[in-house]
Amino acid sequence: MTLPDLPTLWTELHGLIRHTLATNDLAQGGLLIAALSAAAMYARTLPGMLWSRLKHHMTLTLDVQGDDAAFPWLAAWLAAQPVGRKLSHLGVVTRFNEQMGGQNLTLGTDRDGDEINVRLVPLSGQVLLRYRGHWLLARPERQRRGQGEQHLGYSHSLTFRMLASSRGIVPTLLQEAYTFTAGRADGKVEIYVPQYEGWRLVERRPARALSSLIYDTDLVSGLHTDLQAFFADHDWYAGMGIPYRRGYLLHGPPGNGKSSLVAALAGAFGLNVCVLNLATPDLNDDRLTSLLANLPRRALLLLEDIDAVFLGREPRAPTVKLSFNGLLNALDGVAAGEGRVTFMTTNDLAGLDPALIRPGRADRHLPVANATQAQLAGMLRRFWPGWSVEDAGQLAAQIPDGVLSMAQVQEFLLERRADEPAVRRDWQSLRPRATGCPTWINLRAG
Ligand SMILES: Nc1ncnc2c1ncn2[C@@H]1O[C@H](COP(=O)(O)OP(=O)(O)OP(=O)(O)O)[C@@H](O)[C@H]1O
Repeated sequence: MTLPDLPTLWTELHGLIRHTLATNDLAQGGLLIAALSAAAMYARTLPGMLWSRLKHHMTLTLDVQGDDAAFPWLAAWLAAQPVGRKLSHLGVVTRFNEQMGGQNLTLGTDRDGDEINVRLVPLSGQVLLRYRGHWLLARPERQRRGQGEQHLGYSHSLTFRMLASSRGIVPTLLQEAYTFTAGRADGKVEIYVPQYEGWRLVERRPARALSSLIYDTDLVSGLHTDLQAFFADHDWYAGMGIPYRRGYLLHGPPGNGKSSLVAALAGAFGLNVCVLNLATPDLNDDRLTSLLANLPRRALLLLEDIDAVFLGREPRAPTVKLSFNGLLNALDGVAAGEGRVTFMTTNDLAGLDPALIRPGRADRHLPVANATQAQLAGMLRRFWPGWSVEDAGQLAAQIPDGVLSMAQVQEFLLERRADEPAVRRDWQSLRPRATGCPTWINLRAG
């Protein structure tokens, strides 16, 4: 038997279908229902399709995650808009920074007469506002992090959807939000801490005057001059092919102003500070590399207590995920950023591996020791500016050099700030803390 060719087969099939449809009512009905269902389905999806086409061509969406530097600018800008106050899902925060925006409430004053403030900040919801002739739908959102029982706090995001076909509106909005917060940031130092692979703003504090830190060496002026030269030397570094980075190691007993000095220097140069403690949980080689690659612009990096994680090259605890080589690579890596200034602090210089603090990583090693008598006198006169140099000097001379931390003296004076006679009366009772100063014990024993 020979098989029919394709055109013949199609003609026969076509004829059969036509015949069936013409003579069979059931087939006619079935076809009609199928056609109608297809049309209904299409009609149902039509509005959705049209809407998504319209959205695609007529709207712009701007998404900002909470850990991005632009988030606080936009959040503060939104909170300051009249409609921003209409967001009805609010959070109460008592620890806030100015950039958070939101409505401030003063509840009263505490024992010291300082105001107790809380702030209401929008957490979620959506508002429609008019911005430069465009409609803008703003939606703050808060998502719970962690699964099931595991609760790792919340992450925040902000979405702006706008009816605009041109992208020109986005840079304008960003610029406005930035200027809005930067204008208010004048004279403040922003403190960032790690969050995932990036940095989270935790505080904006007034810049501390360098002159409020009391040393009897040229530590402050020396550092200021060195940094000034570094910031002016970009082309020189480039010409020499030397990585444009500067590192400082501040070492000495706790409480003598290492961290305060870094914050004050940041303020003096209009910079911010990113504080990283190497003992941060879950810090591994990859995360450290990302953190250094993602440093916010114009920020000093402060690596606090670098002795806390490694003794020499060995991890101090089995839980440490960072490797010593990973740390060195992150500090040196190309991703670690040009123009970076790093301050490392430690209370235990002897416990550090020389590789970590060699020039290139820590170009200058600066001791920040316990208080000398000159510093003690300086501190006394800062609290009691009316005291003569001789008066303060006499009191200071009762305590040997290098036995008290400046933090301890500050605490002592703070407790007696309304009771000047108590300072003279109790001065002799000032003793170093048990763990603090072996020197004192030696001196007394001698
Ligand atoms: N040289 C100083 N002049 C004025 N105040 C000081 C000085 N040193 C420390 N203080 C005060 O002591 C407090 C603690 O200082 P800071 O935290 O900067 O010390 P630190 O050396 O970084 O301590 P740690 O090693 O524990 O981190 C601050 O409130 C600061 O005002």
